[in-house]
Amino acid sequence: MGIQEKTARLNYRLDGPAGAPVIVFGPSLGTDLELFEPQATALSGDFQILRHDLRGHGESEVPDGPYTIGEMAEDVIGLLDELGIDRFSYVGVSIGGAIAQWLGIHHGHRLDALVICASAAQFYDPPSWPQRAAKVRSEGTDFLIESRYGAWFTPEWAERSPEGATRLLNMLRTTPREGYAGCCEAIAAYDLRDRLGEIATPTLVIAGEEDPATPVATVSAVAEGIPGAELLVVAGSSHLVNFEKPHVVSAAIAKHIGAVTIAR
Ligand SMILES: O=C(O)CC1=CCC(=O)O1
Repeated sequence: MGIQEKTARLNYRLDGPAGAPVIVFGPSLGTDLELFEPQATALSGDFQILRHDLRGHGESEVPDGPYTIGEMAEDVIGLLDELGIDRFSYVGVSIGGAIAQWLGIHHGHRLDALVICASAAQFYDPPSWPQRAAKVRSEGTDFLIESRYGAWFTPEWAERSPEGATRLLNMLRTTPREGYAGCCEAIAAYDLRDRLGEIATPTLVIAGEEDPATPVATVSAVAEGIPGAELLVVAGSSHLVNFEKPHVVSAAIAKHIGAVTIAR
């Protein structure tokens, strides 16, 4: 980072037994750390679970945008340094998965394992993101709500789990305009397609089979670019795969990260 840049203060929640391996969870655009409630419940017996809000989201600091994925990843490193955590695994969904890739490239020496869910080395249609940023700055996030049916979760799931859908949509409703817009600008500028080969951390990549935002082909390209990475395609899920299919994703995380850390 340049000398002018400073990390933003991230809101976080830490659960699980002191001394257990640490898994850090990074959420997606327009959500907050509650996105990982299913994983915190399932995994906090065996791991320390550190969930954080992104900069400009939840209860984190809201610097003026534009942001970059590098700055957002350094926010995480700043939080870990403050908490005295050296080694960790990182699980990220969507933009959180972009942070995971950046961490793998720049801070691999501190990582045990990575899990990259519903993410990309470059997100779809980069020129559209500054337009979304401008609209959110002027109107807020309400115009996005209806299209999250399908984009974030399958309409069938929302019908079966209306409280779950409401919880997710409330995260979007309450996301600060500047924070959401700053992240859109980070997505517009983000492109790690030529850098994936530098990631040496054991990596699991997870795709939702019905995800229109990061389709299986986009997510597969991440797995293909990272040496030795495994790919899991989850049937019947859209973008927020860890929330729509919590048992499948929690079990896959436990198996992948447990294999690297519990035996240590
Ligand atoms: O919410 C969306 O539109 C899809 C998305 C792209 C990056 C991210 O975190 O979510």
